[in-house]
Amino acid sequence: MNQSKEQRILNFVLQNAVRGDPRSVMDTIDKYCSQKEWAMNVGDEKGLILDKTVEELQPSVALELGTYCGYSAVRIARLLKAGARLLTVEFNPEFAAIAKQIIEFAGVQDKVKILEGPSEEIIPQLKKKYEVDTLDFVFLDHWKDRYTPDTILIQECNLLRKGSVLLADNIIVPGAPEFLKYIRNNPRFQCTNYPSHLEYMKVEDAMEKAVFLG
Ligand SMILES: Nc1ncnc2c1ncn2[C@@H]1O[C@H](/C=C/CNC(=O)c2cc([N+](=O)[O-])cc(O)c2O)[C@@H](O)[C@H]1O
Ligand SMILES: [Mg+2]
Repeated sequence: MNQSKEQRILNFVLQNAVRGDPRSVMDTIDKYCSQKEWAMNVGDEKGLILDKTVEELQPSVALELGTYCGYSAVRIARLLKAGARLLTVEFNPEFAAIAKQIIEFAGVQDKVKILEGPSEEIIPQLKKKYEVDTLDFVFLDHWKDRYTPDTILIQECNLLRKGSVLLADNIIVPGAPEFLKYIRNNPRFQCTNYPSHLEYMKVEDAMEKAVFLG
């Protein structure tokens, strides 16, 4: 049975990155996906916007929707202070297994918990099953038509507090028009747009930051 692209990305990391070094894992994935096979990692340009948001916020509890291969989980976790944690949600078992190995290779596994399953099922379990009080940071990077329902669900589950930050990838490509309309017209969020480029391509993309006002 021939390998999947995600398996090839994992193998390239295992053979070329430095174990325990998150930066080398990120650079190795970016190298593979810009030179060999494109893949939907947030990448190094939009990754900088993600870095700055996380560094500024210093979240204690972060949630990521759409782990994929774990690139952004490594990116976020490497910046978390001692005791802080990232919960990352992925419903594709093959991707979750690959992400687990990439996260472990990078040496950030103590800060990351992969929650396998659909976000719509996991989000309502965060308080009781995963001992979350409120979320300081949410990175949305899963199917784009899930951004709005999951943002509404997160609010319904009382998971946000004054100052919680949402950061959404792919505002232009593939685009999340319905989410943009929802979040920008919602008086409980203060939105900021960050123009950038699609990972590994000379194509315009953007990220949207939304601060919950309580
Ligand atoms: N409800 C849910 N619960 C749990 N896991 C879920 C989920 N919905 C999707 N996922 C997972 O999240 C990832 C999907 C990402 C979609 N991104 C994309 O489609 C995407 C596409 C392009 N692009 O085409 O240029 C560029 C990008 O940066 C992108 O993020 C996959 O790993 C998928 O299994
Ligand atoms: Mg994305």
